[in-house]
Amino acid sequence: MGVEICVEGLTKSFGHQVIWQDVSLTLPAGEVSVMLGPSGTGKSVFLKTLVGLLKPERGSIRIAGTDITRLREHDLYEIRKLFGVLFQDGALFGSMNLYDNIAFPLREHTRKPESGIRRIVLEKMDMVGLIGAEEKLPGEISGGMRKRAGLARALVLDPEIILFDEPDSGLDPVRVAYLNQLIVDLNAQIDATFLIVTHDIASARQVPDNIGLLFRRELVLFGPREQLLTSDQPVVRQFLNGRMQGPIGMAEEKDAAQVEQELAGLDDTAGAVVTPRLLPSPGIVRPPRWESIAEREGAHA
Ligand SMILES: Nc1ncnc2c1ncn2[C@@H]1O[C@H](COP(=O)(O)OP(=O)(O)OP(=O)(O)O)[C@@H](O)[C@H]1O
Repeated sequence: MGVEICVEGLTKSFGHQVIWQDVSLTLPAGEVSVMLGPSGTGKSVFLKTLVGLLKPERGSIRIAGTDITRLREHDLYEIRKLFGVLFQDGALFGSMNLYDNIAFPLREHTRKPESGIRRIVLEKMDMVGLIGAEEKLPGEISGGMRKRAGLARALVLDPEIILFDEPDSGLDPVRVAYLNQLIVDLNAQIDATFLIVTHDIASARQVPDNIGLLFRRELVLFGPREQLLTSDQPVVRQFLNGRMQGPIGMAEEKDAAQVEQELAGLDDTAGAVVTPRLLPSPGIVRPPRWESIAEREGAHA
């Protein structure tokens, strides 16, 4: 059913460079959340901190009741088994075919016989639409297929939480649409807690239950999708509308007077629409939470 992740007062720095500070949010069990933010605001660092690959200076991350920031390496290893991670490029081993890549975590972390491994690998390959591609090498397939292979590998240990680092990067809009549908379908099927880092606003609008935005070392907002999509905060509107006018600059932070001048005369509520939610494909049995989602969607229709 997925587990809740409760982050409180989290701060991460490298030397004197504060990446973000005092970040607090709850990723509800079984729900899909998206984290947005301009480049370099520390979204990938956030994902790595959640899996315990990076240590925060302050704050807590409670997963299934345990604060993982206080765990020793051995106990962290156990907690990490709750996670599946889809890295940007799929992070596949180039010399192994897809079957062996996807079987890898099972061979490393379990003592299952090859017959059991085969059943699981083929089941996950089927879930992501890769049946028939078992013998292919990562270099022989498209970027979209590599992402799906990375996803199948993230699924083999039946994770409670799946982290996606820019799953749509480098894909054409049609492949992104297929991948989004796959993410929504998988979430309905396995009911794990999903966190997706993305720059793709169209995906952020229609896939998640919740959206957060990191900016200037802070979590500006985190909450139900509708809350962010209809927010009138200038940084949120600028990001969602992908425009230059607003607090987000090219590299340097803009000063307040310049931002005020840019925003004067702009209709800052433009585009504050709640796009319909992407639903699981027909035939997929939806977990009970979809009833309340359908109600919420109805209220916004
Ligand atoms: N291991 C590290 N040591 C020092 N600095 C790091 C390390 N990892 C990340 N950083 C710095 O942390 C900042 C945030 O990086 P991160 O990759 O998390 O940003 P991001 O929001 O994911 O960016 P993008 O959207 O471009 O992928 C960057 O300035 C980066 O240089």
